[in-house]
Amino acid sequence: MDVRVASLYAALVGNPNCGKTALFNQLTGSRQKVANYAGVTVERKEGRFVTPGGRPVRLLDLPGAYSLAATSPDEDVTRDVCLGRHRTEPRPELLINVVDATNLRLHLRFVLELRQLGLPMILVVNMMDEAKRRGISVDLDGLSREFGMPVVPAVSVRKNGASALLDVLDQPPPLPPKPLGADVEIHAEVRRLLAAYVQHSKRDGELLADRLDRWFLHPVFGPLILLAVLFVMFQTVFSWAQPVMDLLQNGVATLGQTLGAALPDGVLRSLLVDGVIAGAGTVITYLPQILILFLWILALEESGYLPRAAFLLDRIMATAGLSGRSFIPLLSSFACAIPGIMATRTIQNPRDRLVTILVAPLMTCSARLPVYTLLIGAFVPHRRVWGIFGLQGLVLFGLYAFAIVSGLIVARLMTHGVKAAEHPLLLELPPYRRPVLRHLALGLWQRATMFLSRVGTIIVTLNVLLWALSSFPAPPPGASGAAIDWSLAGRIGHWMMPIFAPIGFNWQICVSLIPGMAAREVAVSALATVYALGATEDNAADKLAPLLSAQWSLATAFSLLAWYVFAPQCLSTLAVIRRETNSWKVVAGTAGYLFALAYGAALATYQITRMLTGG
Ligand SMILES: Nc1nc2c(ncn2[C@@H]2O[C@H](COP(=O)(O)OP(=O)(O)OP(=O)(O)O)[C@@H](O)[C@H]2O)c(=O)[nH]1
Ligand SMILES: [Mg+2]
Repeated sequence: MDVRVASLYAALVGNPNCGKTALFNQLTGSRQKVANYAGVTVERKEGRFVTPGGRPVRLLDLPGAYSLAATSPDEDVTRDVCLGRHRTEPRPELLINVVDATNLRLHLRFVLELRQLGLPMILVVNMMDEAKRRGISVDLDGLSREFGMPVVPAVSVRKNGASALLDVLDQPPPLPPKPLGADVEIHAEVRRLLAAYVQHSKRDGELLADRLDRWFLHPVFGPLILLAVLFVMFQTVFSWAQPVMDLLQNGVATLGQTLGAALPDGVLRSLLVDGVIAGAGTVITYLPQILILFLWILALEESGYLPRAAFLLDRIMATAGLSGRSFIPLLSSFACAIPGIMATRTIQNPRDRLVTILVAPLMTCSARLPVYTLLIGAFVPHRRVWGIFGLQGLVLFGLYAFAIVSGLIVARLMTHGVKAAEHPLLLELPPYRRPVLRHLALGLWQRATMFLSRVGTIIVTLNVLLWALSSFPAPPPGASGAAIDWSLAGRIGHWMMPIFAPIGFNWQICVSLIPGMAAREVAVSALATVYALGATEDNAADKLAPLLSAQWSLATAFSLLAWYVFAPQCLSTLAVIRRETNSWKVVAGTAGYLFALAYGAALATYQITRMLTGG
């Protein structure tokens, strides 16, 4: 007999970072739909699953909220859904309230608030692994009796870590919890609950965190440690990556030579060798550096150090007229401005949000890394400074620092005269955790596949296009000089020269700027293609770096670096700005000010370097 059970509509609610999404992923696996809530750019995640007992469940992953007194668009959504006031969302039949067992002092406040709603509730005490490690024990049965609702333990990141919740879902739906007496004060109630149901048996974990925080958050040592960490990070980007990069470079060169030798001279050979392999192959060699940078970022995030960095930088952000809330979006922009700009949705103050969006493209996204490292590799000697630091890593560090300082200055100018309205960041410092190797590996794997699929699609396409532009029209019979001089790209490059000559760019650079608009790293492969086609000898692309160092002046290289610190080169970023702000004016303003900054910085760099080097 086919017994159909009515499907249950449940929502996950809880403070930010308590593990809702981890639990959501654990329960629903890949059966998820991600979209935006109508009218606002808050992500809506819904998924389905069937309990072991056969009950189908529709599950909504609500944005994290500290309370029902919403202060951001995310929290608005959570409040409206919980209260049954949302325009498009029906009221859930069941609230699955997730709390972090290691942070009940904060999270219980929200539980008490939700308990007053009169909706059936299940309390999931998550992160029990962490609690156990830190000697925190929670009397779940006691809490369950106290609240009059099921209370279950969970470890959302572990396989079967939600089995207790699934068991409860298989039972008849719970009744709404007992409401709190009207005269009860929430803080006093939380203190009472903690005293009655939560025990700390050993305080080692917290002592360790306290001891670490004393150093990491110290007003003097804290920033110094942060600086040192960033410093080492950029040093390793060069030193660790080199062996693998050499291998990849040799591989690409061998592939080019083999193909070049196997194919007859002609258009096909040129397309494959000069267009695809010289272009995409050159970009691929930067994969190790990008992965090392991400390994650091992932490890720092997982370990719990990054929020401390945000805390340290809150004051610096304030000098720029922004609050600590802008830190995470700006930090994400170091990976790519697109997620960074999307992360500004958590900033409630419209002015702060706009300014954060405007300066996000100044943060050094990873697509700039290939350009930086190509030029640094070609022009900055591989030398030690003071015996321990590599000069190349130092320059890279300097470029990042330059971008950050510029971003702060720009933000300061934009917020000038406007009084800050955003209240200071209430940062919840997570415990320190040892990074899990599996998570790091997964994160790196995602980065690597993203990068490679970019290389395989957009970068190859653009390079083939550029190759075509640079190869046709072919020179007339009997013409002298390189063929590329006759081509459309060559002509466009020469045509752009009057604008870019004052900042030291040659026509090859001008040509590479065009496909670089679609994706910054294409500038590198574009240079490889342009030089490969323009070269008289074969395999010019294998040695792009030495070729550049022979042909460009130091002033030109530095000028291009300065240009890339600011240039509004990636169209996708502009598209996201348009989507998030709904305004072409903001897009035009962003592109305009970035272009002006880039040009100004490149001009100053070029002229000053020329004066100093006498070139
Ligand atoms: N050790 C441990 N870590 C967990 C557990 N559940 C989640 N985490 C980690 O906690 C962090 C936050 O988890 P998320 O699922 O993103 O939290 P969230 O509640 O969805 O956060 P917001 O969407 O920002 O509100 C992630 O790094 C998870 O891997 C758990 O049970 N144990
Ligand atoms: Mg989440």
